[in-house]
Amino acid sequence: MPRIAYFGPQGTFTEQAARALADPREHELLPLDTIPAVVAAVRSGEVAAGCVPVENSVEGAVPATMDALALGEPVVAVAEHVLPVHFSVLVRPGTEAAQIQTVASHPHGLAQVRGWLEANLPKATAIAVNSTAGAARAVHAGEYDAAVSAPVAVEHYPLHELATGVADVADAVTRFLLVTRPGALPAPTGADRTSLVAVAVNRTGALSGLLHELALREINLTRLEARPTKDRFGEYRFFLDVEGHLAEQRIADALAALHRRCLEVRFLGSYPRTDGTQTQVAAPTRDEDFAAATDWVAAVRRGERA
Ligand SMILES: O=C(O)C(=O)C[C@]1(C(=O)O)C=C[C@@H](O)C=C1
Repeated sequence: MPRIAYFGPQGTFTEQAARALADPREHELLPLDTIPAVVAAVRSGEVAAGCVPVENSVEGAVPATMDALALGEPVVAVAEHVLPVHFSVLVRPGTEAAQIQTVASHPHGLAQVRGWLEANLPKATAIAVNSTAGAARAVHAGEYDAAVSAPVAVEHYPLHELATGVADVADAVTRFLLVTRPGALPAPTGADRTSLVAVAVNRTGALSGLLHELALREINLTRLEARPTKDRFGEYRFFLDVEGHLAEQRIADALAALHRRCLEVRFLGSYPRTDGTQTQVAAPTRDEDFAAATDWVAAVRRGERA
């Protein structure tokens, strides 16, 4: 049975996303403790796919995922899942709110309940740990007093819910990716997203030129993030998500232009959007517009048209 690794341990939000993306009759799920470990297991072929968080609507990008996707042997996203995120505060049975001195969670988890912690547990020290479920596991082991965890964590660790439905922003969501080794792309659906990472040449206007290639082809950006290249201070990798699929000519044409223009371009996948938003493509960037233009140039070159 093909295995899907996910950022665990059991009881993370990522496990819920992996369950939504996997077919229970076809896939076995494998929890791994870090995001790099999930991506490494995909690269080595130990698992068929891996599920990792990529961005949260409140706290933004998940840097460990961006670095794991941008560096090392290529992996590509074949699906995404967007999950509403609210938390439960878990304690060992018998713990009273007044006794809580330490509260552990993933840094993104802590950032999403900062206001709640200030209002309800003002004396507690927030401790960043590997994952929200790792926090629950550590509370069970007696390392910390409380964990800010996914609601499902209580099914895996014998803890008590001190509070449920905790979230400073009520409709917060996290987006997850299912990544595999490069292979056949998922079929275009008309509601797709393409992810890529590019290192622009370090000169005036280079980023604007890169974005211009997209604008010229009427490609809508859904996300733009920068991470240091880690080689030289002041040099960045740009992570771009755009509406559309590499199978569409305007996306292929734009990627070819970026490949000519940039020091480095890496394709991170074309995959259906969870929200099903259809990409609006109008003349002059529809596939038929590109095909007609290519035919015309070919005919001019043959001396048949002018
Ligand atoms: O620790 C978890 O439960 C995760 O799945 C990670 C993660 C994240 O990286 O953003 C996922 C969703 C929440 O926003 C908090 C933490």
